[in-house]
This record gives sequence, C-alpha cells and structure tokens, in this order.
Amino acid sequence: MLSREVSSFLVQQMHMSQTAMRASHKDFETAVNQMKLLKKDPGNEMKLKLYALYKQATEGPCNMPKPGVLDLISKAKWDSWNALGSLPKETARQNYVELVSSLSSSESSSQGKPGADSKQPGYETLVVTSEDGITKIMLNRPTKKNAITTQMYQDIVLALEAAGKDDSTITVLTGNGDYYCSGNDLNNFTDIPPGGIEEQAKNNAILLRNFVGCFIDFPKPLVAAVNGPAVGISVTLLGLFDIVYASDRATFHTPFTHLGQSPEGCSSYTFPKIMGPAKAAEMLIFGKKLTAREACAQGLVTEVFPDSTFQKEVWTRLKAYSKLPPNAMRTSKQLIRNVEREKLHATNSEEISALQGRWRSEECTNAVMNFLSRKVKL
Ligand SMILES: CCCCCCCCCCC/C=C/C(=O)SCCNC(=O)CCNC(=O)[C@H](O)C(C)(C)COP(=O)(O)OP(=O)(O)OC[C@H]1O[C@@H](n2cnc3c(N)ncnc32)[C@H](O)[C@@H]1OP(=O)(O)O
Repeated sequence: MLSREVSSFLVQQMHMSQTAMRASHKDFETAVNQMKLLKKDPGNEMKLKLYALYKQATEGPCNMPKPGVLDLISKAKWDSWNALGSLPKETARQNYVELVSSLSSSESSSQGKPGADSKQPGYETLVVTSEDGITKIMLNRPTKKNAITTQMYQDIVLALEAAGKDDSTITVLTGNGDYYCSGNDLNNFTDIPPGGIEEQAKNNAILLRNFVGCFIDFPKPLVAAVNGPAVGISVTLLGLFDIVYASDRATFHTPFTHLGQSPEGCSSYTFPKIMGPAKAAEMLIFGKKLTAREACAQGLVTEVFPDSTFQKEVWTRLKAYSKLPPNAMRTSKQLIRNVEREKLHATNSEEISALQGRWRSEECTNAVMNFLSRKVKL
C-alpha cells in the first residue's frame, strides 16, 4: 500500500504539468514494447505484478467477476489486479514503467559511455539495476557531480518505493563518475513558481519531507557506496543508512552555514547520536569537511576501501550479504530503526520548518547567487 504522504506526492506530481503527463503516456507505450523484447523470463511473480499494473493503467480498478478457485491462473491474475484497489491510472502507469525499466536495465550489460550523462527509460537522472539480489540506484549526472535536481528527488523517491517492494534483499545507493553527490542542485532555487518565494519554499518543503521520509521508512537493508566526495544532503542522509562503505577518495562536507541554510536529512538528531554533539557541531554548524578515514573514526562510515579496489571489494561483500535470509535481515533492520522512527519523522519536520525560514533569508539567497554567478565554490 502507498503511504498517504507518497500518494499525495504522486498526486501533486500528476498535476505538475500536462507535458509530464504526456511524457508518461509515451514512456508507458515504450515500456509495453520493451516488455516484448525482454530476453529473460522475469518469473511468475513479476509477470503478475506487471499484468496488474498494466490492467490498472489501462482500465482502472479491477472490474471483472472473481474467477472460481479452480481456475488458478485467472484467480492469481484477478487477485493481483484487485490488490491494487483504487490506485490511480497514472500511478499504475508510472510503476509499470519503473518495473520494466529495472528489468531491462538488469538485462543490458552496457550502460553508455563512462563519464557522460545518459538518460535511462523511466528515470531521467538515475540508473537503476537489479542483479544478484541487489537493487542498485546510481545517481547519474556525473558532469554535474551528481547534484540532485527536482526531477532527481522525485526519481529517487520512486526508485526507493520500487526497490522496497521488489525481489531484491539489499538496496544500494551510489554515484556515477568521480563524485558520490554534490548535494542539492543549487539551480533548484532559480525555478520560482507563480506564487513566488513563499510557494517555492512550500513546494520544497513537501518534496523534501517525502524524500527524507522514504529513507526513514525504507524497509530493507540500505547501503551507501560512497564512491567519491559527498556534499550536503547526500552526507546528512547517511545517518539513515544501515551500512556506509567509502572510497578513501571520498570526503564528507556539510557546508550549510556557508549556504545560509541549516541541516536536514535528520542529521540534527542522527549526527550527535553517531559521533557525539561536539563532533556533530563541527560538521553541521561550522562546515568542517571530513576525510573518509575521519568519518569512519567518527562512526558515520562503516568501512573505508582503497579507491583502486573500492568497486570490487564492495560488490563482493554485498553479493555475499545479499544471500543471507532476506526476512531475517528485514526484521533486524526494522527492529533497529523502529525504536526511533517517530523521532526521525518529527526531526524531519522540524528541520524542514527551519529550512523554510532559511530559504527566505538574505543569507541563503546571496550564497546561492554567489555559487550560480561562479563567484564562490565550496
Ligand atoms: C520545488 C522543488 C525544489 C527542489 C529543491 C529542494 C530543496 C531541498 C534542499 C535540501 C537541502 C540540501 C542542502 C544541500 O545539499 S547543501 C549542498 C549544496 N551543494 C553545494 O553547495 C555544492 C556546490 N558545488 C561546488 O561547490 C563545486 O561544484 C564542487 C566542490 C562540488 C565541485 O567542484 P569542481 O571544481 O570539482 O567541479 P565544478 O564546480 O566545475 O562542477 C562541475 C559542474 O557541476 C556543477 N555543480 C556541481 N555541484 C553543483 C550543485 N550542487 N548545484 C548545481 N550545480 C553543481 C558545476 O556548476 C559545474 O557545472 P558547469 O560545468 O556547467 O559549470
């Protein structure tokens, strides 16, 4: 079942523009054709999911009489479709596209030229693959150091929603290119809606609450493979991951004060808890940049690997973990996280209220303008 927050986010998205709607129809048609080209049988469970989403997307809620218990195949299909309840057609279409996209990406071995930003069907800015029981969500704007655009926040939410429900046992977030992520794309602030800065701050708040909320509620083990420097929100979120592996080339930088902003991603709660208030203050108030080894010593990073062997060592380790009993892993993760889930949601809300004030401030506007006019780099 979709959470109320995610549903309202999707509804908001649906109304965002007619253009996006048309694109989604086109993506759906492409996905339907792509399905026919798949070489590997995706398995019965996946086929049922796809059948249900297709029917919901094209006909709406299940409108067929329930088949008799002996008609096993028709009954399984009916159950699957009926389970989608009143899921909007647009959402079903989107979910169908995501699923087909993850199936076809796991089939294709090549993912375009390294270093170039390439678009994947279904996601503008991510490469999502599922293999060996691991769903990998890779930020894919290497030429912009994987800075997170508005589209990307929305794509990450959708990819996490899909990963939470797919057959994989572990989900991994990583970056394409030399950076893990340079944080919020500062150009997001230049997209001012008709209602002005007030409306922009409100929209940002909704987007950010949903985005961070997805990490708080993610049901399976969540791993960050920090392949290079990390900035801003990509660092603060690490407190919500279960494992953080880092290349020794990675750095961890939260320059909120320099940007006239304040911490998010629940870091005002998780960082003091992880590293103690004194070390957390140095990062979150004074913007001290940590090396991978420092971040590991302070408990933010699980383990550091030499950059030259980072990919090999991390994926070997994760493939072994992915073979562990999945339900036991989920249960343990949830036991660890459930204790503080309410607190995390409350922290998320408080941080966002503070940020709404910051986004309207002169300090923030000047800092963003200085970066965009190429006057200041971190
Ligand atoms: C209604 C919805 C609105 C959505 C908005 C939601 C708002 C949520 C806000 C959540 C709070 C988040 C906070 C943060 O994450 S704060 C951190 C923000 N990040 C930064 O300030 C980093 C800025 N970047 C830099 O300082 C440098 O680029 C960096 C040190 C990362 C790398 O320097 P380097 O010299 O190696 O490389 P370049 O500067 O040449 O970068 C290459 C190109 O990439 C562009 N770039 C990099 N980072 C960003 C970024 N964060 N935003 C936008 N663009 C970025 C850079 O401009 C270069 O582009 P060009 O080649 O076109 O010049």
